[in-house]
Amino acid sequence: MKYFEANFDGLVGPTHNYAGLSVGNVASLNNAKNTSNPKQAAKQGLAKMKALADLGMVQGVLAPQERPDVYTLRRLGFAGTDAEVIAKAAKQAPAVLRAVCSASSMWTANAATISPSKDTADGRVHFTPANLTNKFHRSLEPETTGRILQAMFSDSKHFAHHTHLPDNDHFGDEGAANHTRLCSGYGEQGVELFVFGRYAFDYNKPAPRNFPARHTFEACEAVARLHGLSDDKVVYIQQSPEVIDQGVFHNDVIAVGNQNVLFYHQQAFVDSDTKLAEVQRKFGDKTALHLIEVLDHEVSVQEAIQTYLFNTQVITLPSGEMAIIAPTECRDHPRVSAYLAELTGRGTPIKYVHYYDVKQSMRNGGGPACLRLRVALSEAERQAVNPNVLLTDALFNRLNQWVDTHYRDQISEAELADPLLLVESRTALDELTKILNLGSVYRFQQ
Ligand SMILES: NCCC[C@H](NC(=O)CCC(=O)O)C(=O)O
Repeated sequence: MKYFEANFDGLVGPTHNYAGLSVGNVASLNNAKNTSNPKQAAKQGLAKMKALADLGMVQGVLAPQERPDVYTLRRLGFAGTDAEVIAKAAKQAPAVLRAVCSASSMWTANAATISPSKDTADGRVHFTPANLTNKFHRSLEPETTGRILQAMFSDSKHFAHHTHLPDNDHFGDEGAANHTRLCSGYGEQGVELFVFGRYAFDYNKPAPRNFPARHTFEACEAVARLHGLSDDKVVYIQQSPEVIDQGVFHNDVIAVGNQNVLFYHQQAFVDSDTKLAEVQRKFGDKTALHLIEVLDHEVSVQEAIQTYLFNTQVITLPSGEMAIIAPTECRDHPRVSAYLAELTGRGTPIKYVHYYDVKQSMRNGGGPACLRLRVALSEAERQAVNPNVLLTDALFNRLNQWVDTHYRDQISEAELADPLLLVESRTALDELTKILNLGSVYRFQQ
């Protein structure tokens, strides 16, 4: 049976904007209150999806969420018609309105954690939506994420869906952005690396001081239990509190892995040597694992944050060779582009680098890797995926037209209070659920 990895990219939603909502995420704060371009953002994302499909990858689309989230505003005491609810929130609680308008579900690396069927006790692919408790605007995502994932992977013979973990910082879960699977082939049992920022129930352990550690050890253990992973194929690694304090808010800003390659910065992990020895031991076949460590003097943590060198996708091409999918920020940085050029000639499986412009997303701290959720599948499992969410030339063209019809080409803070934005969003999403054959996944449709 053939196995491969599919990438499901977040389609950028119609309210994409820069609201400075993510303390600890340097780009989000630096671009607060800038004017965004939702149409361009969605098209940049679609262009990256198309490029991967053209490289021979299985590429899917994950639908955005309904924003502004007027249900949350009602829960917070704003009443009246939808337009009145938005107007009152804009006047009394503009920061809350900005949060419920965020298109942050585009970063689907945070949508869920996925364990492929080769790793799980019952032989099914397991999905747990991330609760994203640490940021209010992101904590609004998991229920709808769960519904969308179920509409895409509905066959319970192959797919098992869990409820997101309890909505509390103790079980803060940021999904696949902090999860890496290493394996000798997609059809082999892999080693799942769960990276966390702090221990929730033990204050004596190290933790960052300035910026939040969003993801806890206890959340990692819970997901591994839910997915039925075996202890000898799981490694829990703490992310260095010092790098979190410098702005590395997710592990995928400082490390990325694929198959037998782990590409990471020297400062990424606590007890790096011990933990990587455990990874090596659990991986088994010692000679096959490539641990590519980037040293401080090659690329500093600050340069990694500026360019998103590690927020790259490392993909296995149909030829078996690997390519790095990097943002143009890496190409435009002399030291980082020189590093990547040298890396492709070093005798590791990584042979190519391809650069894509995803600046609209980058300005909110989301690079190519943040925009995609990885799901390793067998051919039989792929046959069970909702076919309408898999990218073809026809779907790519249809989605570009859909964006042209429904999206604005700019949104500034004042426009978030425009009641028409909700109407436009709902009209767009209603049509999208038909294009992607998702059924009624949004509350306004129920
Ligand atoms: N994996 C990348 C996630 C980026 C995301 N940014 C944001 O939500 C910024 C939104 C804003 O500031 O408008 C975050 O920090 O979780």
